[in-house]
Amino acid sequence: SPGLRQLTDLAARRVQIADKVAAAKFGTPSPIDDPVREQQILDSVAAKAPGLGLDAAGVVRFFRDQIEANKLVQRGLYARWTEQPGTRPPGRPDLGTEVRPVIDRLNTGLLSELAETRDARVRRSCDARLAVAVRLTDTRRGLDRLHSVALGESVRSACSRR
Ligand SMILES: O=C(O)C(=O)C[C@]1(C(=O)O)C=C[C@@H](O)C=C1
Repeated sequence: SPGLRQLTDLAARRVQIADKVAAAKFGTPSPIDDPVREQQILDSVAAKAPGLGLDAAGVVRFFRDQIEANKLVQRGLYARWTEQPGTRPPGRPDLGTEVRPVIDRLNTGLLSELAETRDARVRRSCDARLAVAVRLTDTRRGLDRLHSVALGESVRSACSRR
């Protein structure tokens, strides 16, 4: 289903940008976890949900998974960069001006795709269609195991069945 494919592709881009988030924080005092930023994201998407005809609790659950998947990638990369210093990123992007604005746009896109795919996501076929979309996105984006696992986790609550 093309609808779920778009949603899945945006989720993949969000787990891929975790590379830039990790590069921005690695070797700095900024921790991977930023509960204040997380709450801002969750409050913002919850506030926009009703206007899009979406259940706020479901939207919050979906974005919690997006954030957890992002952290999974960041932690995986930290481990990789610690064990293999040769794989460390060469530069340090600025989180506030270069990385978070991209995440904000991805969040907006994901929210509107949740609205676009509402019907597809309540169908009984959703799990199977989502699995196909995830495999396709994996292949098209050439995700490694870390990012592929994170993508799967990030969309695990996308099928709502209500
Ligand atoms: O913006 C950050 O600092 C991130 O690490 C990204 C992100 C997210 O996925 O949006 C993930 C973990 C943080 O706790 C907050 C937000």
